[in-house]
Amino acid sequence: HSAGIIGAPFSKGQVKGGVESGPDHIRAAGLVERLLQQGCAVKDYGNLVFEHVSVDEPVGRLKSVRAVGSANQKLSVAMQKVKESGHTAVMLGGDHSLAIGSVHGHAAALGHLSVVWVDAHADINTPLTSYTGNIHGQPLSYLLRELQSKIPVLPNFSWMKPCLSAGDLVYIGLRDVDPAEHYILKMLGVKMFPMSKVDQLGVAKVMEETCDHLSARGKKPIHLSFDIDAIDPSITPATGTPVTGGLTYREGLCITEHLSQTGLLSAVDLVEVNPLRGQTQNDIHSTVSTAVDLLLACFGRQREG
Ligand SMILES: N[C@](CCCC[B-](O)(O)O)(CCN1CCC(O)CC1)C(=O)O
Ligand SMILES: [Mn+2]
Ligand SMILES: [Mn+2]
Repeated sequence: HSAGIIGAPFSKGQVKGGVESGPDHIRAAGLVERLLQQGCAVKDYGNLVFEHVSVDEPVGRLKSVRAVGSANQKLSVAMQKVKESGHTAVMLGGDHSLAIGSVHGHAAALGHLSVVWVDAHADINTPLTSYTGNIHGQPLSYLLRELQSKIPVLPNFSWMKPCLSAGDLVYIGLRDVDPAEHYILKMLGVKMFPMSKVDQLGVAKVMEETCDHLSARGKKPIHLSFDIDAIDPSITPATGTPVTGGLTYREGLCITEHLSQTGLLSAVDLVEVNPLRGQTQNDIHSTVSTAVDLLLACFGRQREG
């Protein structure tokens, strides 16, 4: 294993301050040292510097479009470099709008890929269906080829092109999906394992069916986009949009251990850790250490030793 770590201290895909300090909290919890201890090579590329965008008037309801566009352009270039250097990429967020640049850069380097999106939310609102205008609820609509007719021309987004097909996307952990998102998911026939399915099948079967679905599409490199709010807020409360009824700590490890064992894991996003949303130090510690443990499992750490 070799990990190439990119910190993306970015928060403009949503409106709650604090998520930009996610990368530094995850590093301070010992991510690099723990990866090295388990025999993983590590290259830490540090944090990207996102210049302030002074004039960024809303476009329709969309907030901070220009900032989100330029941040993701920079991230896409960085991701591509990390992949071309042969590492498994680790993108530390920052909010989930960063998946636009992360997936785009990954696809630019490798051509085709599959995406496993672990999240309480579908993050597939289009600019026109979004209630909030927060772009962290929309990244997949910019990435999916099938939705391009729904995306208007946006400032600072001309650098990107859609790079993912709906059949190469699998969701795990959904439990707060907006009506328009649900319609889109059904229309596109996206493979999904909402929490109801996780309860019904159990996480081992969910992972078996996820991998069967992906293998049937030709074993493409896997991009795991892990939103920490997929885990139950009793474990990971320090996040911007907590939703009760989430994955247990153990289910989170089952997911990441299983994907690691496929040997196809090529990039991991770990996003939406927001220390300011924790009520106590313990809230923050529980959230950040769970994020670290999930990442260690992505790089081969096994609970049996
Ligand atoms: N779907 C939401 C949440 C996005 C969460 C992004 B993340 O990266 O954390 O997955 C809106 C959620 N919805 C808004 C109306 C409320 O009544 C219920 C929640 C949106 O803002 O689009
Ligand atoms: Mn979420
Ligand atoms: Mn998300």
